[in-house]
Amino acid sequence: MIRRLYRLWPHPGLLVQLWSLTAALAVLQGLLLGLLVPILRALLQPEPDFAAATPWLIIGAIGLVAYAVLSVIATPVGFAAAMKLAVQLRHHLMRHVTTLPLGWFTADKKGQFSRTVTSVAGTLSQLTATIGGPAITCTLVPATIIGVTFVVDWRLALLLLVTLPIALVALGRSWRTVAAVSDDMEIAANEVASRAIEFGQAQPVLRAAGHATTGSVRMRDALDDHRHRYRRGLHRMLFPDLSYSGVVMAGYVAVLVFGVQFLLSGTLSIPDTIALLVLAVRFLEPLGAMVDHASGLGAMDYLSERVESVLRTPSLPHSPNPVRRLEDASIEFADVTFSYGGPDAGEKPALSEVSFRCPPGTTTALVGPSGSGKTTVTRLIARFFDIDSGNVRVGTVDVRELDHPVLLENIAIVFQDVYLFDTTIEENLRIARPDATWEELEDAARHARLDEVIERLPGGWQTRVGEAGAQLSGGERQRVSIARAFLKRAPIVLIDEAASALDPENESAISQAIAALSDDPGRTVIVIAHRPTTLATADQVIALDGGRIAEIGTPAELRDAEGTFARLYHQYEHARSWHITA
Ligand SMILES: Nc1ncnc2c1ncn2[C@@H]1O[C@H](COP(=O)(O)OP(=O)(O)OP(=O)(O)O)[C@@H](O)[C@H]1O
Repeated sequence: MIRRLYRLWPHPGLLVQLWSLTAALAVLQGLLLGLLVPILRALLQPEPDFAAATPWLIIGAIGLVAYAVLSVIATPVGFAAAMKLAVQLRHHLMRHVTTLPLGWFTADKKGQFSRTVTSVAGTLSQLTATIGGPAITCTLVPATIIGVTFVVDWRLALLLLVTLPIALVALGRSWRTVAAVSDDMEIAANEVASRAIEFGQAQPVLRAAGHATTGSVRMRDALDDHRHRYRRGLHRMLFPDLSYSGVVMAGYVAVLVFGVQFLLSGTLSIPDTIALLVLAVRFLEPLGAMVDHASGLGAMDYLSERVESVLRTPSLPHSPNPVRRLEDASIEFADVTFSYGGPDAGEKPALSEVSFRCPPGTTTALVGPSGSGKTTVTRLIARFFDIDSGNVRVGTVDVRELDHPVLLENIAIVFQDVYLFDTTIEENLRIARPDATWEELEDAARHARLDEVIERLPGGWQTRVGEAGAQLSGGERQRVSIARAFLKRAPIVLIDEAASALDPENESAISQAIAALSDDPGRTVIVIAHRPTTLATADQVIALDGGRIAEIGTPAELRDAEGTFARLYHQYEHARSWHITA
């Protein structure tokens, strides 16, 4: 456990400080108790020898003062440590997450990460500071007492020595059970949380179906399961707890029986027997107290595993001598094969042997049926994932050789599902370039046709867009994203055009904004196109099907070829006319 905690805190100075203090206190406690032996030997005689007892009493008094001072220091150090450890652990997690492939950030992983950074890191740090100390005390005090007992009577010392590992094994079992039970409970709690969210979101449907008060069956099942697992967990923890307490009690009875036996047989003096029985109580007491900490230790074990599982995720490999400059804004795929599960997953690749080139300053439209690999192409250009074989080159350099921040600086991405922060429009745009001037902001907004939206908003540029941009429509959010791309002035722009039907105003604004991005000869644009207007203006069209390139050519060439592109083009045209006349 200590090794694991060491791994979690890369600069464990604070842990060392905290634990050294606790260890010093524990050893001091054991030694102070050991002073009972010479003191009782000197005083428990027919003629008490005060002169012989005095030096030990003085040493004991000094030891007690030192113990009191260290205890006073340890309390605030413990409190401050819990907070500092949480901050350090959170920074460590955040630093690691920034090195992970962007493809790691699925909805699941985002949820897991947010829980790990908030509650898991906080509770683990708290437990490390509060339970780690007593756990050291509970181990070191008995260990010191064994040492002292060896000096007085090796037979009783051996008895204590045998009790210690048996008690620790029983304790280990107890806390492993706690960890397993916590795991089980977490699964049930997550299920309840997911069902509760679903229950909230499904309210309109439930009400329409007349089940608003009875709730959804899935929610009730999740709550039943949670209750069931909780009860089962309590039963599972009962036996290990009892077996640990049993070992501790048996150890105490054995010391008592053998101590009295040695006294009666004359091999142990009265003062030594009294001192050793007191020591035996203090030996077993902290061991007994460990059971109170077992659930905390079990939880620490479980929480450390949760943090480690994030930290174990391999970072995006980086080249030892990364290239920091792009030659130009070209994009090239050479025989690229890629599977989301990796080359050994045995799944059908999302892209197979894909090769194409986008010369600098051109616009390429990606088309193809759903699942054909269009989004995957854009993700690989931005190196969200590493490919299985082939090369993805940006600016003539393989993306694996490029410095990753430099690659991302050169690319602007307009997602279909745009994420906006719950802050003002201005701040949402400034994410693309924090030091942009007002002229640059206004320019970008005008090009993206966002200025019309801003004019309509009550607070103009300072209007807050709400959680995840909920105050804006899908088309308006995409205009913010396009404005960010203009503001960033990246030479490469990747666009996932909104596939859903937009109102005519947003539709024409977005088409014009994309056309403006494409018109700039300094930009290379790859657009996942869903509208005939976007397709018509592209320099090159790549039609994908089942992860392979089905056709490649200019829009005019492919329209005449009567292949995949022509079929999709006619479908888009048809859908559009249907949408307009409907
Ligand atoms: N994160 C992922 N993990 C595993 N498989 C994925 C992931 N994303 C996409 N896929 C799979 O990869 C294949 C290509 O998906 P991709 O999203 O690139 O297609 P697309 O042409 O963009 O589809 P759409 O038009 O529906 O967005 C599909 O079979 C899809 O199920």
